Amino acid sequence: MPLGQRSFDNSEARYCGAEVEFSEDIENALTYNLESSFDFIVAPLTNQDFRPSKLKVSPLGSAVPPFAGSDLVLSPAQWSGHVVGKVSSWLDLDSAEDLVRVDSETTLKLELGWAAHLSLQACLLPTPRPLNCGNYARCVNQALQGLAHMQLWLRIPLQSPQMQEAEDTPEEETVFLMRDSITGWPVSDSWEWWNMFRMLCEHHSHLSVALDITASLPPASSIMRWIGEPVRAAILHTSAFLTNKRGYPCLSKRHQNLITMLFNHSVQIVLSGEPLHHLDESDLSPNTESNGNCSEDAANARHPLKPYLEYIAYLYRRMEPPTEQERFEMSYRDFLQAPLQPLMDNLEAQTYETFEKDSTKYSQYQKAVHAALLDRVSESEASTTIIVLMVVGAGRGPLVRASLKAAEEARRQLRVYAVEKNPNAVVTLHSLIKMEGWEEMVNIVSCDMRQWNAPEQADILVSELLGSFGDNELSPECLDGAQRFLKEDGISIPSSYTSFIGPITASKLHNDVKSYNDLAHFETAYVVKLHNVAKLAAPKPVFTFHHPNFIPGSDNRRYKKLVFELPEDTGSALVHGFAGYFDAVLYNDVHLGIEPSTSTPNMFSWFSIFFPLRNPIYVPVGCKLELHFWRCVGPTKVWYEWAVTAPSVSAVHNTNGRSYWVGL
Ligand SMILES: C[S@@+](CC[C@H](N)C(=O)[O-])C[C@H]1O[C@@H](n2cnc3c(N)ncnc32)[C@H](O)[C@@H]1O
Repeated sequence: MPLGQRSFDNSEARYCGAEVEFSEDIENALTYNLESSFDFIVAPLTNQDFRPSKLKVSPLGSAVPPFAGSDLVLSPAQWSGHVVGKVSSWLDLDSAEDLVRVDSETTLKLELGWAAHLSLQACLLPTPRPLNCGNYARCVNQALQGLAHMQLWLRIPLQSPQMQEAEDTPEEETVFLMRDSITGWPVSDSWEWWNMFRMLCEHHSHLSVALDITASLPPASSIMRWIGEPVRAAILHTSAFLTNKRGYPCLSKRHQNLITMLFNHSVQIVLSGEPLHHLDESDLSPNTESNGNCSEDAANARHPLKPYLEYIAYLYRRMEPPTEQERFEMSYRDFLQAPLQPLMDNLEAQTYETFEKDSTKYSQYQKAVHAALLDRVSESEASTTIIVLMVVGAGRGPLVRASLKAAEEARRQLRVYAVEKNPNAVVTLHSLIKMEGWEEMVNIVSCDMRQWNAPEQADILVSELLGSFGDNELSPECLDGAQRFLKEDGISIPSSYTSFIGPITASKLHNDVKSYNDLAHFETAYVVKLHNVAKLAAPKPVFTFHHPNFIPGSDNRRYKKLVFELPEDTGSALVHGFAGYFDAVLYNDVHLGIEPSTSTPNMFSWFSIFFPLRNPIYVPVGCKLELHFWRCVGPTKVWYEWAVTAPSVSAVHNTNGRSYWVGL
């Protein structure tokens, strides 16, 4: 039974599980937990005393004795829908003792084979030894090669035991940086354990993380790293809970925020541990609305973890519903899209329609045109002056409408030219002009702005040729071609735009790009609604273009070297690529953009852009990341190249625009 009904949440986060001990009677254990409103159990599949070496016969021979119960005790739907297998926690595949290691290897194979036989959706793997997991990862990697559907959740403490111990001591920072004697990596940072393991398993898409959460939490920015990792479950221990005034379990503000953040990123909660709050069974929970059915409540109260479950359900239900914009964006989250090529291709009606729904964008343009008109024509000249305004790249006309509205509001007169190279959009533009009765004011020009011979010079040039990275839809090249017909003191709206870029952890995006199995997809930029992504450092400005630009000899090629520093308390991180954004100055203080720190609220025309790295770059704690970015221009195309030179060196991506380019 889901934790609650929240409109538009169809994610896994709705389901809460319980970690249970091994039981010979799994059927009863499951029924008991399901009746107590848990959705699934995380259960060991074999008796924890089982050791292959204690068997009288060869464990790999034909006469393997039963090491688990029959698969018939549950239906296939029960196994796959309600049981996560828990691989024996005694396993130690990196033990120095051969007997333990070999027993562990054999048991791992048996248990994963059994779990696959049962068609379980996932198996929980025991925590690896800190930075000593070579053999364990090798064996898991072997298993991963043969898995069809089952996910493996590697159990990792959010806060390592070393860090927990250090919490109350003044030398905490020293512990944080305690280095492994061989790798030199911070051994007390449990993210490093995960990172080593997944690198050994080549980022396999069926390997994910289950985070153990106890009372002590690491710094916020260290937690944020996990958003970009494939975290499927969070195992919340009863020891993480505080006690409220009435004796019920509750969580600290930091824990509450963490759980809410996990819910928002589709992470399932699994409750674990002994109950530490001993409540009177007849008590009704303060966090749930009673339905008046006392006998049902009394029955539910019997599960020792029920008060904890109710608290989690309460946190889930009290979350804010998604905004309209969030609902619109939900289906695009972490989904790779090819950027538009509005210059080379003709956009479709559906694309224009999506643009046109974004009223925020047009109201920003309207404000900008309004301000420009007031600056250009004084009150005393308003009745005698006609301003020539050209919308270049008019599409189906929304910027024409915004400009006319601005003129009406400012009580200034306009003669408008709507220039559009897409003949299909021009058809609609004609019918709009006719329908609105704008024939006297608006001239339609079906032409590429770079080739048009304008009958007169413009006072104001209005355009929206911006991509997620600002210049990536070739606004600079188009406007350079159009400024021939702008008066020397004319105004361009936008007057400038700047691209921004920042490093991200994005394991899902990395795996999605990897699944194409070729180089070209690793050298291509994608438009993405970033969600399960950790933004590791504040984005930095990359390239700026100003319009009009009458400086002779200037060109649109660019090069920028950027150095990023991750906040010290983040710890180390893995960079899968870079998230790009833009900010545009439309006119004076009217801007529009998606750079996170200044983004225009309620605007959905642009998602971020993602530049992947062929091989993710490990950035050790305290190290800087150096990125090079080039904008290259050829006779028929524009493209970007990018490379990392610190802390390690990547190849230059997209040399000569061999994989990704924008046609001129
Ligand atoms: C991003 S759309 C914006 C359309 C419209 N202004 C809006 O806001 O809905 C850019 C438009 O510019 C047009 N365009 C791009 N390059 C052009 C060029 N060189 N000359 C004329 N139109 C161009 C495209 O066909 C497209 O309709």
